[in-house]
Amino acid sequence: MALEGKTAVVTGAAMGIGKAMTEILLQNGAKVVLLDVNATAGESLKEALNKEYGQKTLFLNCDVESEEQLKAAFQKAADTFGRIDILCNNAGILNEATWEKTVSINLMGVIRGSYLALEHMNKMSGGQGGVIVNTASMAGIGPFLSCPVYTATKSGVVGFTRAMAAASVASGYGIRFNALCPGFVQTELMSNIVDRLGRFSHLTDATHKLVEKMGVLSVSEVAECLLELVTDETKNGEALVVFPKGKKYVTFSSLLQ
Ligand SMILES: NC(=O)C1=CN([C@@H]2O[C@H](COP(=O)(O)OP(=O)(O)OC[C@H]3O[C@@H](n4cnc5c(N)ncnc54)[C@H](O)[C@@H]3O)[C@@H](O)[C@H]2O)C=CC1
Ligand SMILES: CC/C=C\C[C@H](O)C(=O)/C=C/C=C/C=C\C=C\[C@@H](O)C/C=C\CCC(=O)O
Repeated sequence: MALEGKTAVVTGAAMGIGKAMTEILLQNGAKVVLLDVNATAGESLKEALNKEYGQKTLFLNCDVESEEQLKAAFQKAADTFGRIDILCNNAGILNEATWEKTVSINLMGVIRGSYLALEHMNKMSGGQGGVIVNTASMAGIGPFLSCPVYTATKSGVVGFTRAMAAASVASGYGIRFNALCPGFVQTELMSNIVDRLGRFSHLTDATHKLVEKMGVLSVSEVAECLLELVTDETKNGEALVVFPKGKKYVTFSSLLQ
């Protein structure tokens, strides 16, 4: 998929991985609608990006926990730029103490966003098709001992994404679905780990040891992998694991073979 003339929606776009995703999509010619609950960061990023790339971004204050706000944001995106071709369901938190909120944002937010995007992108209802990339995590592939609920949400994102990819092919939606599974990335989400582990805070040292063992990625390394999943039209139903020593597409064994 060439990105010139295409419109992307990125959730959690104001900071961290979402900000890097926004920048690489703009660098490659797309228009980008930034959705985030952090209005201050989102507005200032939009201003900076519009100065650098021309009027090719829109920021909307939007909480992915709210069906109403997401629905309005997608409609505003389509009204402003005429189409939605790419969705990056990236917004997420890590907090085992507020685990219901973690589920609501990380998993339910991805489902909400995917289903709302279908209304705009689905070829069976007048859309042009496109691609949806859901930000999971390495924790979606292997168990993260100090974050069982976070692990559950990210495992759910991987499973949902793979099932939607199959449903899309069978239904003729014309939309590819892929999961992006980074290892540890240097962002705000990794700060104050002990405060994020809730009942598992006694596993803070074990978590730090895991970070040391696996190393830490930069946001731009993750954004490069997003670009691959968006532009390579052969990619559908994939889970791409990214860590400092490299990246790999996960192979899932089929129970039917
Ligand atoms: N930092 C890491 O080590 C890794 C992060 N991830 C995932 O990457 C995604 C982005 O995380 P980071 O950039 O690291 O975190 P971050 O905390 O730096 O950025 C997250 C962004 O999402 C926004 N956000 C939070 N809740 C929201 C909501 N309800 N609605 C809309 N926006 C909301 C925040 O305001 C922030 O701008 C998350 O899904 C996270 O689980 C995956 C693997 C590794
Ligand atoms: C403090 C938490 C910060 C960030 C959370 C973030 O989402 C993250 O990167 C979490 C990673 C957790 C990894 C946990 C365990 C790893 C499990 C292993 O099974 C490795 C899994 C896949 C590696 C691919 C492979 O080579 O098999």
